[in-house]
Amino acid sequence: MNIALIAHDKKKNDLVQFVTAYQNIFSKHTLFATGTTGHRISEATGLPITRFQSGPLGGDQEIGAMIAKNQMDAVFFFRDPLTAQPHEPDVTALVRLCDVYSIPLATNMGTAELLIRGMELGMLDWRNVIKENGEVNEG
Ligand SMILES: O=C(CO)COP(=O)(O)O
Repeated sequence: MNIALIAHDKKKNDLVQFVTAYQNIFSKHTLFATGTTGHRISEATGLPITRFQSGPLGGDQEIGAMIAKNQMDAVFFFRDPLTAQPHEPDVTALVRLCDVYSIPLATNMGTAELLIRGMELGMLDWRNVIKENGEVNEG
């Protein structure tokens, strides 16, 4: 499965700790991340991660493009609800695309726990069926 990892600055430590804790599961998947988040996680875990631009420079939109092309299976996006982001429209667009394509999106640690454990139990295997059938959302 293709997994996106994104965290706003004040949530980066949380995401690094989360991925470190579940490293054995994340290592079975193909990881993508926005620039700084990806750097922090690969530094801490050694996991291979394809890094896009930093979020404010377009990284959220690059991940959104993968979602629109049916190439992303799950998104872990630890958002900071207490700090205004200069690229708020990009953040909103990414969350919206997850909803358009029914891509599981964890925006906090509580949901992230459920999502990663569910993935390990095979609860996201329906994504393989959708990808094999080449299904696209007709809007
Ligand atoms: O801003 C972000 C997501 O909106 C994250 O970007 P960075 O990982 O480059 O800090």
